[in-house]
Amino acid sequence: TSPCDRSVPATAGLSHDKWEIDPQELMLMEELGSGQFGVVRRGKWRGSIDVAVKMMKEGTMSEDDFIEEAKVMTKLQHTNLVQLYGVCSKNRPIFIVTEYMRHGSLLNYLRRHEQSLTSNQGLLLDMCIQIGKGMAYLERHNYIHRDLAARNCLVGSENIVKVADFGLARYVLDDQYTSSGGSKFPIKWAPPEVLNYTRFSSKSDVWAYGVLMWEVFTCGKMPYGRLKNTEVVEKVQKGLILEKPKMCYKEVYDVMRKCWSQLPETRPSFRVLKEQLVSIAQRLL
Ligand SMILES: CNC(=O)Nc1cc(-c2cccc(-n3cnc4cc(C(C)(C)C)ccc4c3=O)c2C)cn(C)c1=O
Repeated sequence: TSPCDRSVPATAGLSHDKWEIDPQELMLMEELGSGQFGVVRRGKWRGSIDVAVKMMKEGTMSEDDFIEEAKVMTKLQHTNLVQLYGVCSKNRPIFIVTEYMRHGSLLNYLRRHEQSLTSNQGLLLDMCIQIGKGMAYLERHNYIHRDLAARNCLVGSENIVKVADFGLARYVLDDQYTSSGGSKFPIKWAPPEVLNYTRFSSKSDVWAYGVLMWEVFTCGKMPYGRLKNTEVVEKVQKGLILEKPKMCYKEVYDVMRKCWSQLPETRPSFRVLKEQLVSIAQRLL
């Protein structure tokens, strides 16, 4: 092109989309399980970096919207957030490449280690604090998770816990998951304003965080036990809240209860929650 040719900007093609990963730099290994979007496999990126690769099953996700959002998500970086490294979006199925967490989901970890964890309230409180830090970071960036729960947190080495799949709920195409009447909607982690108007906010994440704290201090029990979703909706709207877990300090339960205020504006922010839990940990441990 001649220098005065204005049709093609001089930088065209030079801007490597840093969120785009070359699939040839990935080596896929064992299957880790399958989630809302299909199979997830362990892998190596550029020969040495441990990654998890979500291989998006066709029709499970609104892919173009997600690929646009991926540019924002790769910028969200915090020790307590599972890092999105990038996407392989040039062919189908698209791959979502994230950091790898060697101990898998927090829910399974709590259930598998119940014996050793029941006597270790300090560790349980520390897990809640770590998640609180990750969520306070998302709150600062006006980023809503929409499906915070122990099943959506992951455990790494040295008892590191991180929040995973934040914001992905917006791209799920399965309306059994997205509509509050659907069989896969996370009713037991949803506050009244989400049950009634699907009004998500950082304060609805705070409600879910309270339920997540209850999951941690019960080592992975199912909230509201065997109650059906319809019964939970009725009781939550009447103000019923989860009972104090047996091995949970009263001060910690008081923090959970604040997360379950009926009105979103009376719930504490993650910034305040994190400070309250850290000061309890310093006093009690
Ligand atoms: C032994 N180590 C490991 O197994 N490590 C890991 C397992 C998984 C893994 C494996 C299978 C399925 C899922 N999974 C589960 N729930 C999901 C829920 C959603 C929403 C939208 C419903 C929230 C989206 C995606 C998923 C999803 O991919 C995950 C996170 C991901 N990562 C990063 C690991 O380090």
